[in-house]
Amino acid sequence: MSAANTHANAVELKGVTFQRGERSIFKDVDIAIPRGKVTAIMGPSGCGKTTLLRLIAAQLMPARGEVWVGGQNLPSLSRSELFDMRKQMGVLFQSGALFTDLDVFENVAFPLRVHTKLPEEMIRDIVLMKLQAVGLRGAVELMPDELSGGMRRRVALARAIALDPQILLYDEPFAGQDPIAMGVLVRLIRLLNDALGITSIVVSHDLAETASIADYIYVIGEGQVLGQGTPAQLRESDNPRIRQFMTGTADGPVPFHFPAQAYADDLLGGSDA
Ligand SMILES: Nc1ncnc2c1ncn2[C@@H]1O[C@H](COP(=O)(O)OP(=O)(O)OP(=O)(O)O)[C@@H](O)[C@H]1O
Repeated sequence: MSAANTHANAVELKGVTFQRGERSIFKDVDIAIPRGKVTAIMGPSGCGKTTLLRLIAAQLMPARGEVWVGGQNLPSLSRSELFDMRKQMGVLFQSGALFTDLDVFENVAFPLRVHTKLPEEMIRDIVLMKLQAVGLRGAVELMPDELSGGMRRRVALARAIALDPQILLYDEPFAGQDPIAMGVLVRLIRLLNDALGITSIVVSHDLAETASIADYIYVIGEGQVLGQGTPAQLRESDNPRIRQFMTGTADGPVPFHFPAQAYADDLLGGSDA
């Protein structure tokens, strides 16, 4: 591993293998995420996109391989080093709901209270600044159940940037959003990336929205990187798997059906039953 590589890239996976029980999710995967850019991870449902984010966020460890974040190989870090590393990453997971019994202010203040000993006036200023960045300073006193789905996601985003992370991880940020809320989130991701000089990694199914803001896209599937490039390069790709993905065709080299025994056998109760 050369130090020069880790400086150019915010994140690098090298020869990463990850299994769930008997099932291999990644086989010897290499991925490089350039610093300061928006990189999208796309691919069919269940291919391991969320798993990839969790490996980068140090919530999961690979069976083999290296996961370099900010010049450090996560599997080689101690618990306290991992704790420090996680502070450099803002995470907007789909499941990362707001605390329903805390108002907007306290939701955004939460990581500051847990990870810093800043005085109350400074916490207040930071919270208001982060809410201003997502356009919700006026909602500071509201409770989560008084917000729309899109606003809730923006408050979660304000919380994710509270500690000024170097890397922001987004898991399906547009899922379940109406077109207007989706457009707001698309612009916010690009804006925050550029204004804060951070590295953004976006997992999404929404091809058009994601391609409109991504500098670079990885398409993963079958435990590997199926293709990579700028959105324009991927649109021009003659790789049938990439074409199937970019044109949204249901069946092709990537099959519609999850592997199963013959349909007739299943309907007849199995061949040996
Ligand atoms: N906690 C878990 N235990 C066992 N298997 C899991 C677990 N979490 C995920 N998996 C399996 O790992 C594989 C990859 O899951 P992952 O959620 O990373 O896929 P994904 O590409 O993000 O899917 P989607 O696009 O549908 O959200 C799937 O086959 C899933 O069933």
